[in-house]
Amino acid sequence: MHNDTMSTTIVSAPGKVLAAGGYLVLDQQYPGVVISTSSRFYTVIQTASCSANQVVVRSPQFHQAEWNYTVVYDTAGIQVIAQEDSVSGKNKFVHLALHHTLNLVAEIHSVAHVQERLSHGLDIDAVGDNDFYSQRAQLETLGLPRTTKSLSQIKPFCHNNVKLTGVHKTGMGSSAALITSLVSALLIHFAAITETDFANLEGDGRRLAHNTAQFVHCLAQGKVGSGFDVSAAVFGSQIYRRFKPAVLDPLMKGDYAGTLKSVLSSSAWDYSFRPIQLPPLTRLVLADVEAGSDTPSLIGKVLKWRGHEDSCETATELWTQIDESNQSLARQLDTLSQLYVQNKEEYEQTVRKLSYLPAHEWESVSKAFFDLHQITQQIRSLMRRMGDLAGVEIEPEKQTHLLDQSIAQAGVIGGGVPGAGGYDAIWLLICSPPDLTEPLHGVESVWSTFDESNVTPLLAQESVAKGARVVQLDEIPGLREAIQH
Ligand SMILES: Nc1ncnc2c1ncn2[C@@H]1O[C@H](COP(=O)(O)OP(=O)(O)O)[C@@H](O)[C@H]1O
Ligand SMILES: C[C@@](O)(CCOP(=O)(O)OP(=O)(O)O)CC(=O)O
Repeated sequence: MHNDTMSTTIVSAPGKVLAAGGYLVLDQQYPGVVISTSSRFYTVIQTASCSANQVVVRSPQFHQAEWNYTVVYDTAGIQVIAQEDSVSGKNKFVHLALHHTLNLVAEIHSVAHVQERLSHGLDIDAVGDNDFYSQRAQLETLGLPRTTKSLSQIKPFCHNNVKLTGVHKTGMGSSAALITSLVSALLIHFAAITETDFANLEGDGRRLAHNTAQFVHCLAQGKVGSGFDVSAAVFGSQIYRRFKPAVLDPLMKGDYAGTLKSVLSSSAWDYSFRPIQLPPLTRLVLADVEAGSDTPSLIGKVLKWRGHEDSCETATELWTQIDESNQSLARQLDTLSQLYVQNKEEYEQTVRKLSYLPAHEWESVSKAFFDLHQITQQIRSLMRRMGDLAGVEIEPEKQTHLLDQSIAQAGVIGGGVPGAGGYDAIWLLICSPPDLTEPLHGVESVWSTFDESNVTPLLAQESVAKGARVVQLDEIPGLREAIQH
């Protein structure tokens, strides 16, 4: 089916780790520190050579993951109708992304424009880097130890041997990255935004893609979350402050006839993001721990505690303290990047020295790195306190043990439980000077012998590519093979 003479658009979007700001970021008053990951989702759109108005979406990493749609045109605009006989069941996220993005294109250009570009149908493939889905079972089948080295031997975009509904996600935000890449690829493929405008972090095209992805994601999830995951997928690592949910009110009711463009490009979107980057010569390391925490129920309990008259005063005080620590974290990341710029050689020597010492012994070597370590520990302790007060396992005891043992290793700066916390994952920041793998090995050896839970590393590091971007098929190892059917 795939042939390079056909018009192809590919957009990739990164996954995320909310390193600080879980729960608080739901409130516009408090920013969150979000790191986007090198693990990405890819949407490949190709003009098909089949019937007009037929759209096929495939996820080749899963069994029975093909969704067929027919686009029809009526006085209300464009309807995307899911074909009933599909064995794959529904894919609400994909369906809503197609429906609303095509209607947006029709408002920007015209219904005739959409019709014309769909005259041969569309072939869409969606694939995610292996890190989005737990590779624990795969490693066991292959008889490989749970290390990053083993993970790098698994072929890119590997098949998960299950249906999409049965997959174990790693919490990197598969739906936000998928929606962002799909919506952006559609907007570009239908010439609603230009590639050049999309490439500009501050461009209107990138903002429109963001707002549309937020809208579709909220609709598919049935709620308006903070949106940090979509923002990271669009703009990359950042200090994120959410938008007021009211901006979406006119659209969430469903009947928005003709107002999609004005709402999605309105200046009432008051989110903000400040791009950030982890300090040079450090590395983000993530682990897939075990399935178990249901984010919405954790959020429900925390927000109940936060709003209850008996606890709201304590909650406000604690949130103020957590926010101060989160903001110190953001500042300290900047400080370290500045220190690097001021004297690269000295900075590198320092990181090299720290790589052989546990963080509690760093004060005399580097106050700046020691402070960063302490801030991350302070955030953990405040989040644990919130968990205790709200009766929610934000950093469950097993995770505390795992984090304490990991952070005690030489060269480990700090870490925590990402996002809402729970049992699913941990993140660490480690020293990573050129050609030195000791800190990573130290951490991997703790993880492989940890006996309270099954800890599997992920390959992802920080993405420095600043969010979503257009890519070419052969630029991405394994992508062409993954979508060959
Ligand atoms: N590879 C994929 N192909 C198609 N749809 C996907 C894929 N991965 C995720 N999705 C969509 O995202 C939904 C999962 O969303 P959600 O449970 O919010 O996960 P997450 O926490 O990873 O964002 C799936 O039900 C599906 O609709
Ligand atoms: C509680 C939160 O602030 C953070 C949740 O972050 P996670 O990364 O835990 O989320 P999922 O991707 O849904 O698992 C809710 C929010 O900001 O929407």
